[in-house]
Amino acid sequence: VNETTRAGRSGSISSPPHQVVDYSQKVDVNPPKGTRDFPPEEMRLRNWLFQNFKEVSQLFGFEEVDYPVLESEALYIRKAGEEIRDQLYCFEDRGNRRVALRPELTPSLARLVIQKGKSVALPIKWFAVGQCWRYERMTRGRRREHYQWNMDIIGVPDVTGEAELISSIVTFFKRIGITAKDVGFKISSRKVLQEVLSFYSVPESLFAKACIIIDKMGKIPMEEIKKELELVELSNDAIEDLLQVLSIKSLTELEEKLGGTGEAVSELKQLFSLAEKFGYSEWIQFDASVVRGLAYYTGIVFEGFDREGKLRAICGGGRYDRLLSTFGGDDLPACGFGFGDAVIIELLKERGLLPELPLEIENIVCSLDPNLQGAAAMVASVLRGKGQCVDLVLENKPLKWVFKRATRINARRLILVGSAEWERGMVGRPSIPSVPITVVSPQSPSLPTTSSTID
Ligand SMILES: OCc1cccc(Br)n1
Repeated sequence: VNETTRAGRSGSISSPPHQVVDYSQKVDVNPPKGTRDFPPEEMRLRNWLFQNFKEVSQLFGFEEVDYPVLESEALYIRKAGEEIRDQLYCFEDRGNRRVALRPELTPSLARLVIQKGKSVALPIKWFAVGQCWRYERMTRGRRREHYQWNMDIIGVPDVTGEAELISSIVTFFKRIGITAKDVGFKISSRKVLQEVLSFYSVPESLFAKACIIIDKMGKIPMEEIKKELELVELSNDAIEDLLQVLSIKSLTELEEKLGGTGEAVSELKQLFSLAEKFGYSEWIQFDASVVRGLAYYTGIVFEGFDREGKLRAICGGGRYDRLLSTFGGDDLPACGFGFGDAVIIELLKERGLLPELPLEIENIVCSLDPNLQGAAAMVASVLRGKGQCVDLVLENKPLKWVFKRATRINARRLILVGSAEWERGMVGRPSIPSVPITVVSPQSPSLPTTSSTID
């Protein structure tokens, strides 16, 4: 069936790529708005960051997974008024399917867990590092993509799950030089809100919407918050009481307000007790105003923040025990977090903690005679066969150029394959102050694998 027929039957089709490109107009060499290139230096920093994400995840016994960056739009169509829904990067593909660039990874995880069903043993402990997208009006100049590290535990109903996840993030922070003086975690539970709303007989169906509105506290004027809460049928008494509870900053005060028999207080007390055993009490604080902006959280929620208050949330997560059933699966207890790749880099810059990650190539090999390019290739292959990294000079270049390149790539050794030397053995050449030189010849029984300076 061709596109035309489909258009006739089902309305619009996605527009085919432009057939004619006007090459007189220079192509815009910048990446699309809100997106980034990763040239080598930035890529080394990104790899360093992701390597730390992965090593911590594996230290905690998590397995790596990944999902398509393109998912069915249906995974993200939730009716709670989330920002993530308003900014969905969605379109209709050429098969008339509604698809979206994933704005987060958790729904993909839920989809895969349902797909795997009983074939995966519980508890599931999976991690992923994946690019996520949002289509935000560029007037705010914010990015439209970022990479997110996620760790999720499926099948553990106790707050030991959340305690383990927070421990993994603390471990990550410590690895990159961030301390509890730089960063903390605000911790609360949506069950706090639930207990207040149920006291005012607010129907369960409005719970998620109320959470999304409350998450805007501090981002929009309080009067607007109250108006939006009134729109979801909260009485003035309920709103006033809710806002008072949300200002509570201690578990003792929360217990005085809610009583000590509810799940919210008992789970939070258990989490703070576990934090002491894990050894990260100095990193966490109770803060009832934390609700997070995703509709599916059902219990403990937490977010990492910079104590100087200059940056947006560094990471966030919580419990989401009823996400699977929203996709038609059987519910399983679940908790997880998302950790973006941008704010953490801003924080490291602020604290002067960005790592030095220079390009380092062990060897640069160069033939001094065009007829010895093959010999130089042989030398490079032998070294590479020994696991040595080699930059092979591929053209007939003057030595000055070679020395300059050797210095630029931080070569630990410059190997010159010269005709006279190749025939007769080894003679030295003045070494570049910072780059030892080794000259090899066919008589060399085996190429030196340790650098030596020859005068
Ligand atoms: O923080 C939410 C989010 C989702 C996708 C892309 C970007 Br940038 N930010």
